[in-house]
Amino acid sequence: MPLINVIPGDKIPTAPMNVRVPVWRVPGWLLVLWWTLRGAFRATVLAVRFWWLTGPAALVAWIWADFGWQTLLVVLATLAAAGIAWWRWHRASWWRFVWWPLLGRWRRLFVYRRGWAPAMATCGLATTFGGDKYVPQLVKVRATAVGDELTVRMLPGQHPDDWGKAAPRLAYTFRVRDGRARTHRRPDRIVLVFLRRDPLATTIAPLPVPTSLDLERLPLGVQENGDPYALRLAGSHVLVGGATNAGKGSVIWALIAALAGGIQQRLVELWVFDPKGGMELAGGLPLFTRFVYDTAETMAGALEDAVVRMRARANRLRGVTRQHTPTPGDSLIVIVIDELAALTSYISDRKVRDRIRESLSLLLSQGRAVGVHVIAALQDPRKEVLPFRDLFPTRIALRLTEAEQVDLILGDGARNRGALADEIPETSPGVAYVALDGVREPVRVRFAYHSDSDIQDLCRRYGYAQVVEGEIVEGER
Ligand SMILES: Nc1ncnc2c1ncn2[C@@H]1O[C@H](COP(=O)(O)OP(=O)(O)OP(=O)(O)O)[C@@H](O)[C@H]1O
Repeated sequence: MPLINVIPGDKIPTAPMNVRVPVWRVPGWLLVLWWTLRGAFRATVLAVRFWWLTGPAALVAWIWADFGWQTLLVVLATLAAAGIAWWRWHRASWWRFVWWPLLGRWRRLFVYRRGWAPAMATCGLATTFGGDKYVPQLVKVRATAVGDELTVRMLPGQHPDDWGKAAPRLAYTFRVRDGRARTHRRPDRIVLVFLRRDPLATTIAPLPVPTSLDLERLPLGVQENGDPYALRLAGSHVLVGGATNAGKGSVIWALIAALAGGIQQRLVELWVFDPKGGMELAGGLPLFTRFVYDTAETMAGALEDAVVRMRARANRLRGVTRQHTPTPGDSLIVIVIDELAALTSYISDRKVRDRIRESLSLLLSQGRAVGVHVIAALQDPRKEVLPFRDLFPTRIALRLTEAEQVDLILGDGARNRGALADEIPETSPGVAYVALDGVREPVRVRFAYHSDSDIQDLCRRYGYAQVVEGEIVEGER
C-alpha cells in the first residue's frame, strides 16, 4: 500500500527522516587517556619519520645533559673536522652519502610538503569524492646535483600523461626551472623531475673518441640529469629532425666522432650525402669512404651501389648469422644524409626521385641486420616529405617550429609525455629530445659540439681516405 497518492507528473515531497542517535556517555578520564595515547602515538611516528632531525637532537641533548657543554663542543668539532676531511679526500662519496640525502630531506620538508596540497589542487591533480578531498601522496624526495626527483603515489584514475602535462606548471609552482614526469617501476607511482639548474645550458665540448667500436653505446652528449648520453646504432637507423640552425650538423658530427675509432680501424665506412652542395660536411672528407654532394643522379647511383652491397652481404650471411659483425674486410656501412627531403621530395626529375625513394626504402627495411645503417637529418617532418619515417627506429627531435612536428618525429603522444621540442629556445642549438631504451618518456639531451678545428683534428687523427663522387683517393693515415 502506498503511503501517499501519486498523481503522475507530480513532485513527491521528500520528508526528512526522523532518526534518533543513541547517546553514549563517555567518562572524562577515558577521553583524556585516549587523547594522550593518540598524541603519544603521533609524536612517536613523527620522531621516527624525521629521525634525521630528532636523532641528532636527542644525541646533542643527551651529551649536554650527561657530560656538559664542553664535551658537546669537542664532539661537534671532531665531527665537523671529520666531515671536512671526508669532503677534501673523497668528494664524490661525501656528496652522495651526506649532502644530497640531507638536501633532499630538507627540500622535502620545507619546499615540497609545505605547499603540496594547494599545488596539487591548483594543477588539477587533487580531487574530491563523496565530500572527501584526495591528494596524491609525496613518498620520497631525492636531491641530485642538478635537481630533485619526487616519487609520488598517484590517485586512482590518474595516468602518467596527466602528470606529464602538469609537470611544467608544478615546476613553476615550486619555483624551479623545469619539470617533467617519468614513469616509476611501480604502476601506482610517478617520478617528478624538477631541475634546479640546467646542465645543458652551456655548450658540450667534444667527447673522447672511443678506442674500440661499441655500436651499443656511441657517446654523443649529455643528458639533463648530467649523465652521459649514448646512442645505440646496432640494429637501428637514426632520424634527426630540427629547424634551421637547430644543430642537426652537431648531431651528425658527434656521431661521426663516436665512429672515428672504427673508421680508423676500417671497421666502419661512412657514405656521406650532402645535397646542400657539400658545404656542411666537406670538412670531414678524410673520414669518408664516399662523399656525394653533386647531382641528384649521382646520389641515386650511390644509393643503388649501397643496395647492391647490402644484397650481396645478405646473400652471403643468410643462414650463417642473423646479425652482421663488422671486420676490416667487411665493414659497417653508415650512410649519412644531410637533409633527407632534398633526396625524397625536392628533386624535380621524377624518375631519379623514384630511384632514390626505392633504394632508400630497401636500405631502411633490410639494412639493419646486415650492417647498413642510415642516419638522416630532416627539417620538415611532414608525411608527404618523409614516407619512410616509421622505418627509423631511433629518432631525435631538436628544436622544432611547431608543436605538431614533435609527434611526427618522435611518434604519437611524445609531446604529451614531455618532449617539448617546439619550446627549445633558439639560443640552445644541439639540445634535443630522444627516446632511451626502456624509458617511456623522451629524455632531454645536448649533443657535443665540434668546431671546424675539432673536425680538422678528427680528420688528422682518424682519417684515411678521400672519395669524391665514388672515386676513392687513398690519403695518408
Ligand atoms: N651542440 C651544439 N652546441 C652548441 N652550439 C651548437 C651546437 N650545434 C650547433 N650549434 C651552433 O648552431 C649553429 C647552427 O648549427 P648547425 O649548422 O648544426 O644547424 P643545422 O640544424 O644543421 O642548420 P641547417 O638546417 O641550416 O643546416 C652552429 O654554427 C653552431 O654555432
